Amino acid sequence: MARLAVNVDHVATVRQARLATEPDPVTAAALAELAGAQGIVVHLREDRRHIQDRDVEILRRTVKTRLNLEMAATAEMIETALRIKPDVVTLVPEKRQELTTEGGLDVVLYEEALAEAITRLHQGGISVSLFVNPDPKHVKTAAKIDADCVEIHTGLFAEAKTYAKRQEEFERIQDAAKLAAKIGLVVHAGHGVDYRNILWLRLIKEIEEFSIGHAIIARAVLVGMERAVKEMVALVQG
Ligand SMILES: CC(=O)[C@@H](O)[C@H](O)COP(=O)(O)O
Ligand SMILES: NCC(=O)COP(=O)(O)O
Repeated sequence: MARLAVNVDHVATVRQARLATEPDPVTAAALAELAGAQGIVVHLREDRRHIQDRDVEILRRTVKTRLNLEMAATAEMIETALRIKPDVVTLVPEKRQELTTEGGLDVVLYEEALAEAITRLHQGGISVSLFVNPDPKHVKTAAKIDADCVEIHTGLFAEAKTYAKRQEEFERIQDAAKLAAKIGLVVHAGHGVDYRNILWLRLIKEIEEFSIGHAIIARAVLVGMERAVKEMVALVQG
């Protein structure tokens, strides 16, 4: 049965809107775990627009499940990860101007730099996942450079405006997940996953973990964290 990892970035987005101390993503993470989340995800962006270094440091001490730190593969971020030691680092592409992550890593173009980042993180005892588009070339290269896991980017599927496009993107994700599992990678999936489209994605048995943030936090604002997480756990687990 797949696991649900809850991304609490957007609790920090509300806090940073006023540069205040509340709401606290650490409290949100604890509530998510109490409601059944099996992992907590945060994206420490270079511009620190939501999650701050202090949040990750405290989460490292309080998260009882698994802490997955999403970050760019820069020297600064690698030093931060080696100091904080999350259970998993997910390397993601990052652009200052973007509203959210716009695609997967170009694992083929940046093969050498990513291989070096993976080696350094492994030396620090940290497992490494690469956030990739559902593209066989990128999945195979991830395995070649010794990534432990790929997180398949589900954004195009989530944004599909027609049934045909959604079906096409679903099949790309399914094929990529099967290939990744076959060549020994752990398979995660995420981006834009919500309470409706999870009904499709949960059919892909190779996906071991769903990383879901915006949809859960948006619902939690209205119905509370416990209910929002419990409902998603029930959907993920079918
Ligand atoms: C990697 C990914 O798909 C998302 O987790 C994204 O990186 C989250 O970052 P934001 O919360 O800033 O959109
Ligand atoms: N890696 C995906 C993630 O953490 C959450 O993405 P989203 O659900 O906020 O789009």
